[in-house]
Amino acid sequence: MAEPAPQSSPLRRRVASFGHAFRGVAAALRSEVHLRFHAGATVAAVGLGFYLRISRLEWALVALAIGAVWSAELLNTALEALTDLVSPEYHPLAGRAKDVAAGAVLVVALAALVVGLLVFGPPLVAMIN
Ligand SMILES: Nc1ncnc2c1ncn2[C@@H]1O[C@H](COP(=O)(O)OP(=O)(O)OP(=O)(O)O)[C@@H](O)[C@H]1O
Repeated sequence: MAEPAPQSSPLRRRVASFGHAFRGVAAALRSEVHLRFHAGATVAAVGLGFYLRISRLEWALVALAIGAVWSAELLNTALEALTDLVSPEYHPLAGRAKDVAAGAVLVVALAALVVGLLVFGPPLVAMIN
């Protein structure tokens, strides 16, 4: 763990923490194809939300769904990195840890899909008919 410089103020340390977090998201975006897919899906969902003029409550659901998927994928990426550090060789527990973490992403991605279908489905169907 990085030790803060003795003379650094609490505010500086908070700003540095944000910097580390953004660096983490940027690094994960560079290394993970799935995250780049989520970035595309996020842009599409937000664009569709503006286009279809969804309600405030629908925006809240879409925002929660997007945040949950990103959060799960970032935690999965962190866990993969830690697993590779701790167990670079094959180990059944390492495999289970990665599979369970991937399962967490799958569960939240399916929930986000349901939100997307419920929010965007009806107005899109109405437009086609
Ligand atoms: N050290 C290991 N020991 C045992 N099984 C492993 C190990 N590393 C990976 N696996 C198995 O291989 C699968 C794929 O692992 P990998 O690290 O390639 O992740 P991934 O599916 O490519 O994830 P992502 O595409 O998000 O990077 C894991 O879910 C796990 O079942």
